[in-house]
Amino acid sequence: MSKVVVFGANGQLGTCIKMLNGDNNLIYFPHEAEANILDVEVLTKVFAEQQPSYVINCAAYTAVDKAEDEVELAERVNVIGVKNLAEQCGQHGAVLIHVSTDFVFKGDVARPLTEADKAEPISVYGQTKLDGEKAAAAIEKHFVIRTGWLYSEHGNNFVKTMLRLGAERDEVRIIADQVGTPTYAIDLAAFILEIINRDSQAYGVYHYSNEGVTSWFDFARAVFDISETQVKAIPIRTDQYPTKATRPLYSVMDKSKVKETFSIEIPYWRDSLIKCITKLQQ
Ligand SMILES: NC(=O)C1=CN([C@@H]2O[C@H](COP(=O)(O)OP(=O)(O)OC[C@H]3O[C@@H](n4cnc5c(N)ncnc54)[C@H](OP(=O)(O)O)[C@@H]3O)[C@@H](O)[C@H]2O)C=CC1
Ligand SMILES: Cc1cn([C@H]2C[C@H](O)[C@@H](COP(=O)(O)OP(=O)(O)O[C@H]3O[C@@H](C)C(=O)[C@@H](O)[C@H]3O)O2)c(=O)[nH]c1=O
Repeated sequence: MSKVVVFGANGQLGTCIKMLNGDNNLIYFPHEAEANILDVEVLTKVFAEQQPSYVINCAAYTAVDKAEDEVELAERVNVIGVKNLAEQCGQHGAVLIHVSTDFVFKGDVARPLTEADKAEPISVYGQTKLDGEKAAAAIEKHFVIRTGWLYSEHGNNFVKTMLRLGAERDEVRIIADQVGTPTYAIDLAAFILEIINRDSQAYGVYHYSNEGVTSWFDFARAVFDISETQVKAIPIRTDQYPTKATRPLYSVMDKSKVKETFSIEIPYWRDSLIKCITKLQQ
């Protein structure tokens, strides 16, 4: 396997890559002092020392609501940070695998969205992620992988929040009119490593989530059912759960391109959710 450097290695997706990697020393996870994608001097040193063939960028500003107030910080991490990595990759001939989001879409079209559909973000987070995609695409050797509703046994995510709230409360109110597809971060991590294993040169933008369609409410119900959590789940409308950022009502992604290009099968979201909850309960 080629030499790989992973940025954002301590976040949810980065940790999943670490877990799958085991003790393969071809993947380098920069330690704290080397990890800031805004520090060009440090990046220059890491690239010079590691000479990576691939860089996976899992680093991001992901606090969707907070981003509405911390616009500058979100822009720096999600745009300037990606630009810094793309420039280094360009200079070293490395491939940049960058992760983006279904939140680049407006969410007003109720059919699965393809890579050719217009991205029109409705939140600061979504806009910064779209601008970050453009920064990654400034170099030829790039993969931009849009994913959505990431969860796993690592880091913070909706599944872990629901397990916590389900244990603490008698009832949980969850939005039922926002529709998308959850993605088990372990499945995404495995796909990213597969791109590298194959040394694919089919650069470009790809949609990758798990298979199927659900709402946050149905997702939460599945979490409660699978984990046998005794809590009342109450479906509510978006306007009954005010948040600082506006989220897309429909952000299901069409995955034909990724499935055809890489001849892969993608797990159904509920099957992966069972795997995750089983691990969490071990
Ligand atoms: N989580 C989700 O539901 C979804 C995520 N995505 C995308 O997937 C990718 C991975 O997300 P996920 O793992 O869940 O996110 P996390 O928030 O778990 O991880 C992001 C990591 O980036 C780090 N980071 C922040 N700023 C910098 C910086 N300047 N330099 C280096 N590292 C930095 C964070 O560190 P610290 O915590 O110390 O700030 C954190 O460890 C992101 O690109 C995200 O936009 C897409 C769709 C859904
Ligand atoms: C905690 C909670 C959330 N919700 C709603 C709010 C929101 O619409 C939805 C999900 O809330 P969260 O804050 O957990 O997730 P959120 O941060 O909105 O998730 C998004 O994160 C970014 C990083 C992405 O890229 C997206 O793909 C998506 O995964 O569930 C409820 O209805 N009830 C609740 O008790």
